Amino acid sequence: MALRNIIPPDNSYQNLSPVFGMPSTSQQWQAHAIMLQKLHKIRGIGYWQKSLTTGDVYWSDMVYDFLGVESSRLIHDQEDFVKLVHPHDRKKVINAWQELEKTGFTDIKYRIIQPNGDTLWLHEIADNSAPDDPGILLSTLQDITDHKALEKKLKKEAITDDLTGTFNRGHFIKRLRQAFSHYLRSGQNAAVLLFDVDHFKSVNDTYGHVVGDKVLQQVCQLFKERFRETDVVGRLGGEEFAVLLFEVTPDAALAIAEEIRKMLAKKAFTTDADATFNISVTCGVAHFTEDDPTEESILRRADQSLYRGKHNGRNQVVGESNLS
Ligand SMILES: Nc1nc2c(ncn2[C@@H]2O[C@H](COP(=O)(O)OP(=O)(O)OP(=O)(O)O)[C@@H](O)[C@H]2O)c(=O)[nH]1
Repeated sequence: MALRNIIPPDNSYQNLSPVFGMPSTSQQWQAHAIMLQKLHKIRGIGYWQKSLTTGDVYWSDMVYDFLGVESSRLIHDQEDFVKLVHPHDRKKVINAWQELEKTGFTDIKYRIIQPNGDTLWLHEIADNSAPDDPGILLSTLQDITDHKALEKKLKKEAITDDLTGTFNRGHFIKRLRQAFSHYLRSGQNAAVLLFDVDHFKSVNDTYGHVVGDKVLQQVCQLFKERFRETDVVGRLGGEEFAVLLFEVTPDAALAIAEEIRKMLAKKAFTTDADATFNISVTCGVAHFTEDDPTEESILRRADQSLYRGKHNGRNQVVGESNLS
C-alpha cells in the first residue's frame, strides 16, 4: 500500500501563528508540511519516500504532476513508476535505486514519457547520510526539461557553421579523427572529398557578399540533398567544404564527387535583381590508408589533389589515381 495523505488537505495551518524554528505541536508540524509542499510547488521539486521496513512508498503531489498522471491514479510501487520511465533509461533508474538502498545516495538524470507522449527530463538526487529516521529513504526529483533543451541547443550551436548549418571545421575534424581510428581498428574504409568554389572572390566582387553567402548556403543545400544522413558534411572555412563518405571504393568516391561537380556547374544562381550566373567547384579526393599517421595527413592529401585541380584549370575532380 502506498503512503498517501501524509499532508492533511485542510487549511488548518492558516490559523496558526508563524512557525519559527522547529515545529513542536502536531498542528505546527502540519503547517510546516503544508509550507514545504508550497515551497516544492514553487521551486518545482518533488520527492518520494520509502519505508525500508514495510517497503511502502509515498510520492509527493509534484511527482504526479511530473508524470502527467492524476494523483487519484495511485502509483502503487516503484515498478509502477518505472513503467513511466523512458525504456532506454529504465535500467539506469533501477540500478540507481538499488544503489540508493545500499548507500543512501543517488544522482541521476532520466526521461519520463507522460501519457500524452511528452518527454520530461528529471534530475533525481538523494542524500540520506543523516536521516531523521533511518528506516525511511528520501529522494528528490526536479524537472530539468528546459535545462536539457538548452543544453542540446548549445551543444548543436557549438558544432554548427552559422551560415550554412553544416558542421563547422572543429566538429568535422573530430568526426574525421573518429572515423580514422575506427578504420584502423575495423578496416571500415572512408574517403574525404574536399570542395572549393572556384573564383569565389569574383562572385563577391561582382554580386556582393550577401549573394556570396547565399551561394554558399545553396551549395550546402545541394550537399544535404545528395549525401546520406550518415555522410558528414562540414564547412572548413570560407568557400571550402569537406565531405566524409563511408564504405566507398576509390572509384565510387571519384564518381560521386564528379556528379556533385556537374550538378553545381549546371545550377543557375540568381540575384535579387534577377541576374543569373553559374559557379564551378574543384574537388580533391583522398582515401584512408594505413600509411596515414593521422587524420591530418588524409586531409593534407585531399588538399594536395585540390591544389592540383586548381592549378590544372579548376572545375574538375582530382583523386590520387588520376593525378597527372
Ligand atoms: N560571401 C562570403 N564570402 C566569403 C566567406 N568566407 C570567405 N569568403 C570569400 O571567399 C573568397 C575566397 O577567395 P580566394 O581564396 O582568393 O579564392 P577564389 O576566389 O575562390 O579563387 P580559387 O579558390 O583560386 O578558385 C574571398 O573573397 C573571401 O572573402 C563567407 O562566409 N561569405
